Amino acid sequence: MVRFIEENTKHVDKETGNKSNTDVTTATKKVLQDLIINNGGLINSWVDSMRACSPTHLKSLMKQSSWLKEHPSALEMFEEILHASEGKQIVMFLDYDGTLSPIVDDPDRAFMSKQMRRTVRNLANCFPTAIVSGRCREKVYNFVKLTELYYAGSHGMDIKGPEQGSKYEADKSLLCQPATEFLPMIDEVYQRLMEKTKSTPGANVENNKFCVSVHFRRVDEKNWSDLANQVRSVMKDYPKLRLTQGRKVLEIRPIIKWDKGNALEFLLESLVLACVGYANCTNVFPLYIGDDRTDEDAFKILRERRQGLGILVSKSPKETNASYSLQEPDEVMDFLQRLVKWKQLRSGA
Ligand SMILES: O=P(O)(O)OC[C@H]1O[C@H](O[C@H]2O[C@H](CO)[C@@H](O)[C@H](O)[C@H]2O)[C@H](O)[C@@H](O)[C@@H]1O
Repeated sequence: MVRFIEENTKHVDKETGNKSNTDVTTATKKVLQDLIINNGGLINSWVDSMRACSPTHLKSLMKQSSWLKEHPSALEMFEEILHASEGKQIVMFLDYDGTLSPIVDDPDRAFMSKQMRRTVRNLANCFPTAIVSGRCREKVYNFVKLTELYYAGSHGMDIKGPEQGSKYEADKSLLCQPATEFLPMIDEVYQRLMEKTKSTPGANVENNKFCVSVHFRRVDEKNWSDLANQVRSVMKDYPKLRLTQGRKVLEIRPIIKWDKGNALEFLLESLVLACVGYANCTNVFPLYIGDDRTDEDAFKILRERRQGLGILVSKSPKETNASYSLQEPDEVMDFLQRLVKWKQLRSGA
């Protein structure tokens, strides 16, 4: 176990490229020793999971090339993807962080480029387009700033249709908030987590309205088990909340069965029901692009429904239910631009 972690942990943040001075090997051993001494089964598994990031890194287990055979580049397989969508209405689902904007240290500075915004605007002019994010809806809207999109914030627990300017408007009043009863609890947990984690340098607690994110990207690895303990000590008082993980972030959310997969299904049904010209659900071809563990819920739904397909944004092999891959947001932009061009050529625009 220690060797596996040593082999897979570098002094450079693999996602942002930022260097850290942490002696990761020593820190890793210390965390493991602490956990063995404390016999902290639960915390142990949390920290293991924090280290593995998201989705599970298989770098040393599977070669890049064989992974790429199973999840080929969506750019290289562009024609094949179009062929699969033939005769169907493409509907686009886009995650935000790590998909439309590069991963950065400070969550408040995860801006998308002007070029990406222009691309997404053009995309939404060609296909119904939704942003599905772990962030609260207002926050992700403030980054994207496009009124013509559907937005599903808080991991899909806060869904709203386009404000204006969409050719594909389902229903102006479209709103789905399946976790409203948890709002006071989430606020309380947010306050408690802020207080509890302030002794951990670099920890950052983000209120995402229907869920809370505890970021550990800027926390020295030797303090990860402390942070996990702090989160655990708050969460134990809230059996109606559960923990999931994203990229260097612990996500605290209601225990209800509602995730990005449910949001995807809800939006598909709404689009069909709202008579935007699709005869039935099978005429719709959803394309979902995301980079994170939480996006796996949506990829899984697409596989189960045998409808549309998922594209994982990742530079390294990861366990995934997506069919195709793209390496980074720049490749996502290329892919979206090709879709727009193809659509414009077809409709003679
Ligand atoms: O579903 P998403 O749109 O991908 O949101 C998931 C989380 O994204 C944000 O955190 C991630 O991006 C940050 C900025 O690049 C990065 O610093 C952090 O380490 C990543 O986990 C967001 O801040 C979270 O609230 C979202 O839950």
